[in-house]
Amino acid sequence: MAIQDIFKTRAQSENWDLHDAGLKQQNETIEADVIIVGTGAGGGVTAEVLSQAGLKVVMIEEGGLYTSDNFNMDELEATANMYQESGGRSTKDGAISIFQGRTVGGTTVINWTSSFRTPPQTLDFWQKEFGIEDASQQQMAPYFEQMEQRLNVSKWAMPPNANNDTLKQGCEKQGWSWGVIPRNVAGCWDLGYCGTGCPTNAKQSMLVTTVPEALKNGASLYYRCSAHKLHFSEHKVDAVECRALKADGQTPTGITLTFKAPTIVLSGGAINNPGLLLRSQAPDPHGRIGKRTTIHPVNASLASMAHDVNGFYGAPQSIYSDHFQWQDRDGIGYKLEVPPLQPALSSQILGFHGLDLSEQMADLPNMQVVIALLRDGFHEGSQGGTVELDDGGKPILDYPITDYLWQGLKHAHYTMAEAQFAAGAKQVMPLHHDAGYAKTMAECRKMIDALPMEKHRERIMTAHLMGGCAMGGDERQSVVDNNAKFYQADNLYVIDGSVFPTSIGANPQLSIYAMALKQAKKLAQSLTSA
Ligand SMILES: Cc1cc2nc3c(=O)[nH]c(=O)nc-3n(C[C@H](O)[C@H](O)[C@H](O)COP(=O)(O)OP(=O)(O)OC[C@H]3O[C@@H](n4cnc5c(N)ncnc54)[C@H](O)[C@@H]3O)c2cc1C
Repeated sequence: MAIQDIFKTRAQSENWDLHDAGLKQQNETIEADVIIVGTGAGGGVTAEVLSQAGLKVVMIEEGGLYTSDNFNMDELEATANMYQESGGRSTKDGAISIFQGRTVGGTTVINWTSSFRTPPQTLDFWQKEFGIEDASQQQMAPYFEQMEQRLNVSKWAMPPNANNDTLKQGCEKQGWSWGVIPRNVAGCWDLGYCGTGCPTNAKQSMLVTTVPEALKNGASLYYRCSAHKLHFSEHKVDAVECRALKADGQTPTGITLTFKAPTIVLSGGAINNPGLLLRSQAPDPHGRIGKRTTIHPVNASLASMAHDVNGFYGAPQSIYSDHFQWQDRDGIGYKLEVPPLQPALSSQILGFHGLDLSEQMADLPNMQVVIALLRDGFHEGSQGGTVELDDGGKPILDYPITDYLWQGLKHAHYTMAEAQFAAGAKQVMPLHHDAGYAKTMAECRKMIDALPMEKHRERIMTAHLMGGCAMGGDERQSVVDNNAKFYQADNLYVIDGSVFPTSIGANPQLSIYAMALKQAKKLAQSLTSA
């Protein structure tokens, strides 16, 4: 049975205003009430709220328009089309692989649907350390509730797949706390290919929710349209200069589209927003743009199980453990989860090459992987990284891995292996260049003890990019104020994951939706009552 492409069907019947900038033959100037750069978690919610308030919104997206008709579960095609730098983004020294989206709907189109509220400890920390106002657990609750309803968030009711179940078994045997992950899906088929775009439209990404609603409300969408420069004059942004991109999504066609509006919102996400501000030589008297970019550094442990795991099928993430997240111990906290194990992603996670890789991949059906997501930004030993521009004007993240982080990564290796052995793993391998399989926990512990915790030996990755345009009450420490307004311009706002002053300590999408809803509502009110 063919599945209806919701986006295309609605676009036609509701006569949406869609523009492939790559097809434009001449330079154009476009005017609106509000320009929003980026259509992901922050941009989608903001577009919906502002268009509902009757404002003429134009959404700009550098990625292409890929919809369920394109989502054929082909990892290589999806990664090339819908990930930043076609999946090849990394930190400046190449030590950490970065997965981030670049498509209409942003990273929400290719994410794995885990939907956690911001932990109360994180909200408390922001209020105390950064002067973030009106963001207590109680004050944020209505925004979380509204977004949970809007995106159909609920705990995954199906049994976890064997990959997730191993984490659950391991936690139970170890006496560690664990929980079932809430997901933003409606009528999910449990396919497991969320990372390549949901072929059944079940994932409630921005592509099938807020972006369509904004278009129905009269917003316009320009895709393959990369905001290259903001033009500043007298405490204001006058125009957003954009480059139209060819179908490859990378090469400029030579056409320039200029967008003008009394209000500009940046929702390009972490790394990208600071990049745009730096390219534009935005005023930055305190040198804060791009600072405190946090990432939840992730390391992983591989287990070979005696039974089939088939971690490429089923909801990618349905079990988590916060047992090591907030406990009072000397060292960084981390969340335990599992990743989906489709072949291309698995080979990236494993990090092997050539014959080694092919030998490991032969065991794919029996493979189980646990990941630890470290909570950076809360301690003087983990202040995040800094975004800078490379010679071509592309943003690049310089992220120092401190002793504090190395210790956390090592600690996580012990606990991940303990969980896997407790769940019955035949053998376990910490994902590190110098590690091999260990058959017992004692053997594994000895191996981890000896592992050199060094760049390019330890396998580190991230899919959670936060900060770089930090929000806060003190202009000397922050980029935007408590209303998400850029401190150094009167009509520029930043609404997305780049405003968080630390990492979340949980997968970030729901934190972004709720904070965006709060900020966009305030902005709508101020613009419509002016
Ligand atoms: C593989 C993967 C799995 C994930 N799984 C989960 C999960 O299960 N749960 C969870 O909570 N989080 C998950 N995340 C992370 C989550 O999806 C992101 O944190 C969130 O979408 C970020 O929202 P954002 O609005 O800050 O940016 P994004 O959603 O990334 O949106 C930014 C958009 O702006 C566009 N853009 C950037 N710069 C420009 C420019 N100059 N001009 C025009 N357009 C521009 C980008 O192309 C992009 O489409 C996952 C991420 C990945 C990569």
